[in-house]
Amino acid sequence: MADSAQAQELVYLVTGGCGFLGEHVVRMLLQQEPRLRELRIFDLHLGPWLEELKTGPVQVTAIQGDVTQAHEVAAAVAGAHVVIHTAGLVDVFGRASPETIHAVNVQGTKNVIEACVQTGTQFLVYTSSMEVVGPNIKGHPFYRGNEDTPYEAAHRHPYPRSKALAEQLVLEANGRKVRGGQPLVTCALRPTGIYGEGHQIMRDLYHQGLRLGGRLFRAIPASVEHGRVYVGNVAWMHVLVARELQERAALMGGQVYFCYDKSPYKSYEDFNMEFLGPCGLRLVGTRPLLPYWLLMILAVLNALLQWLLRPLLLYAPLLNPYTLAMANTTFTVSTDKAQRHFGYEPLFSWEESRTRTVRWMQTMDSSAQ
Ligand SMILES: NC(=O)C1=CN([C@@H]2O[C@H](COP(=O)(O)OP(=O)(O)OC[C@H]3O[C@@H](n4cnc5c(N)ncnc54)[C@H](O)[C@@H]3O)[C@@H](O)[C@H]2O)C=CC1
Ligand SMILES: C[C@@H](CO)CCC[C@@H](C)[C@H]1CC[C@H]2[C@@H]3[C@H](O)CC4=CC(=O)CC[C@]4(C)[C@H]3CC[C@]12C
Repeated sequence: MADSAQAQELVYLVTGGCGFLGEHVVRMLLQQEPRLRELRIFDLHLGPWLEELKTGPVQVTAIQGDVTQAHEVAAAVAGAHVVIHTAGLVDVFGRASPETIHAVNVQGTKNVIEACVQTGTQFLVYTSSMEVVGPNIKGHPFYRGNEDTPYEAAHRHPYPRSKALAEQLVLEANGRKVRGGQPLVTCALRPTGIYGEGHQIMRDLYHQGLRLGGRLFRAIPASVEHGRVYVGNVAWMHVLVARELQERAALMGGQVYFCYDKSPYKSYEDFNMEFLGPCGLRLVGTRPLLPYWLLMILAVLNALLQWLLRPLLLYAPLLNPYTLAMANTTFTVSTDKAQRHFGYEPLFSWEESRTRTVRWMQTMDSSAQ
């Protein structure tokens, strides 16, 4: 909890503070930001776990609201020193319409920027995504790339398109004068695929494995590498950026940083087995059991079924042409920009990240029985 020796003067707002990443950011701020006076948590759906935070030394204010509603955002932002904008619609499965994804991710971000300008909030940290860069649907590998690596980013899918537009808005807003005359200082963090306690896809894969008799079947070649990042380290980087942005505005303002740690590069499926394995699941096959062309046909059939069934029910399986292309394209990041600019080092080692994630999965396992 906050060190009472330092003056508690700052007000932070975390949008999307009840999501997978947002909850970790909220908890990390309470542990690692001794200057916090008030922590505002803004989300469409507030979690019951917020109640336990309200008994600590920092004033925790839960605000149920919608980022697409400019007046709700402005009311939440007014008086905050720093905004960490993690709220977003993460959907690559066709659950939401492209219009809704745009409204939440792009218009929502516009509303956050305008609220900072109107109310005089000077520091804005935006959770972007590696998807702003790629993988692209042409399957070009991004191998150990950094923030300056050239890559053909062609966004056809609504989610990466929306994240790219929102990131651009945030970066362009750097330097705008906010109420009171100070310049707005913004910065965007691009996590790769996040894992850790609370990861919904990991939960779904675990249950899918149980239904299949403790097995999952390899669909992606082991040679296709993904860089993944532990949620605790993503949260830590947000907290550090928010702090250092106030000290190093000239260097960090308007910059993007990949969110990385020392998690090993592996295929999406092999990486997941680091956690699903200790929970008793097994990945069958050293090579994909089905050829790629057959998987693509299944993915296209899933997309077709989704479209046909839409008037009756929501059919949104994991496999569709976009997720197949994602899973099947190498995308690994290797950079030290965050280390150079603001001294970032992962707070959790790979071993610790794995242990924490496995422990969470095992708790889920025993509570399901
Ligand atoms: N999960 C991942 O692997 C990655 C996520 N990101 C980004 O990180 C951020 C957080 O993602 P997750 O925690 O994974 O997603 P999540 O879905 O768990 O959390 C998003 C939160 O935003 C809230 N939200 C959604 N629409 C809202 C609205 N209209 N108004 C207010 N709140 C709203 C949701 O209720 C939820 O609590 C997103 O911006 C996402 O694009 C970036 C890279 C990777
Ligand atoms: C074909 C299946 C066989 O097992 C595997 C399907 C896996 C996919 C569901 C995932 C593969 C890559 C993931 C995405 C990637 O990690 C980058 C992301 C960044 C974000 O900002 C949001 C989440 C995601 C799009 C992530 C979503 C799930 C995958 C597509």
